[in-house]
Parts: sequence; structure tokens; C-alpha cells
Amino acid sequence: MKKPYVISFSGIDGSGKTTQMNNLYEYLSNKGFKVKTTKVQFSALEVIYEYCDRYFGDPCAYHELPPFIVRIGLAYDVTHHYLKIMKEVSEYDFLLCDRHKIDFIAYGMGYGCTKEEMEWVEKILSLVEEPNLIFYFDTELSLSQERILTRKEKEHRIDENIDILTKVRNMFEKIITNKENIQRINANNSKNEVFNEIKERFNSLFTIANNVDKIHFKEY
Ligand SMILES: Nc1ncnc2c1ncn2[C@@H]1O[C@H](COP(=O)(O)OP(=O)(O)OP(=O)(O)O)[C@@H](O)[C@H]1O
Ligand SMILES: Cc1cn([C@H]2C[C@H](O)[C@@H](COP(=O)(O)O)O2)c(=O)[nH]c1=O
Repeated sequence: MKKPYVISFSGIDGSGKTTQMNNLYEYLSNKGFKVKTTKVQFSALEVIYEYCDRYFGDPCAYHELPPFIVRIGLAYDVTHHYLKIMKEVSEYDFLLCDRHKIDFIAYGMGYGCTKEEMEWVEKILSLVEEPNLIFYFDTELSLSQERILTRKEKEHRIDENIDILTKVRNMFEKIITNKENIQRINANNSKNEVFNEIKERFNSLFTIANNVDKIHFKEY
């Protein structure tokens, strides 16, 4: 079965993932490629919010729960989502993902799961294939925080705070050093500058033909 080329947009909250995923979607679609975007629906988080609201009076009080309870739920959500979508996208050239396995590992470690607990999270996630390419959005913490506080697209959440952002960012830095499919993007720049960097990286990895049947994947 033909598979699309899978690209993940990964990084901490407010780093600009969704904005740039949508830009690449437009760019590739305009070139005639068949492109799909996807984002995991966090059913586990929805249940956790409800639980925390009822029992602690605050939907985001999940620091009151053992981290593993939350993280293993997310691992099932992510695995279920990607196993299902990969069966549905054989006719697409590109699948662009707003977060992938790496994000949930970085958040799991950042939220304080133990090494043994993370082994279980990773065992569940291992059912999903690695993306072909990960754009890691590297932003300064203060800038990400500013974007979260000023964004209009969705409300700021109490768990999107500098303490968590710092821990998760440190975990990303740890994980990405061992990965070969990572392209680090300087996401501190303006939206246009960031997208230019993505296009440059992308085009250096691919020779883009206007004909969909002629995608040439370069070695990287
Ligand atoms: N390079 C940029 N410069 C300034 N503002 C930006 C930039 N990139 C994104 N933004 C703005 O920052 C906010 C967050 O961007 P976006 O939703 O793309 O980030 P994200 O990483 O997907 O965030 P989250 O993980 O919280 O969903 C949005 O209001 C967006 O318009
Ligand atoms: C990946 C991941 C995310 N979260 C939190 C972080 C954000 O506040 C929300 C929404 O995430 P989005 O992808 O930026 O829309 O969820 C989390 O708690 N655990 C995770 O693994």
C-alpha cells in the first residue's frame, strides 16, 4: 500500500506549529500535491479535565493526579489516532501532523513520569511508525509564553505556564539529539521568515515536481 510522506510539526506550546503546518499545506497543495493535515483529539485530557473539575474544582488541576494516569491515556489517544489515519491516507502524497510521538514523549517526561513509566508510554507509542521528517520549532520560552497569552485562536490555559514550558523544552532538547529525522527551525523569527526557512529545508530534501507522480525523495 502506498504511504504518504509524513511530516511532524513539533515543539512547545506557542512555538508556531499550527501556523506553519497550514502554510506548508497551502504551498504543497498549490503545487498540485495531495496533502492532508491532522491533529490528535485528546479524549483522555477531556476526561481528566472533567474529573479534575468535579473533584478539585479546577479542570486543569491534573497536577493533583499521578502523571502516569494522564500520560498513558494520551499515549492511547495518539496511538489510536495514528494507527487509524495511516489506514485512510494511502492516496495522499503528504500527511502533515500537528504534533507526533516525540511531543507526547517530551510532555510525558516534562510532566514528571518516571523512567519506568515512560517505558510504558513509549511501548504503546511504538505501534506508530516514526514520521519521515520532524520540523522541531525552537523558540525562546518568553516568546512562546507571549504568543500563548496574546493569541486569538484559543484561550490561554492555566497549564500552559512557564514552568511546564521550561521542563518540556528541556526534554525536547534531550530527545532530539539522538534523532536523524529532525530539522530544527529557528521559530523566534517572524511568520514569513520561519516559513521561508521551512521551504528552504523542505526543498533541499525534495526535488519538487509539479507532477504528483514525480516526487523525488532525496537521501537525508
Ligand atoms: N513567528 C511568529 N511570530 C509571531 N507570532 C506568531 C508566530 N508564529 C505563530 N504566531 C502566533 O502565535 C500564536 C500561536 O501560534 P500557533 O497556534 O501556530 O502555535 P502552536 O505551536 O501550534 O501552539 P499550541 O501548541 O499552543 O497550539 C498564534 O496566535 C499565532 O498567530
Ligand atoms: C502534546 C501535549 C499537550 N498537552 C497540553 C498542552 C496544551 O496546553 C494542550 C493543547 O495542546 P496543543 O497540541 O498545543 O493544542 O495540551 C499535554 O498536556 N500533554 C501533551 O502530551
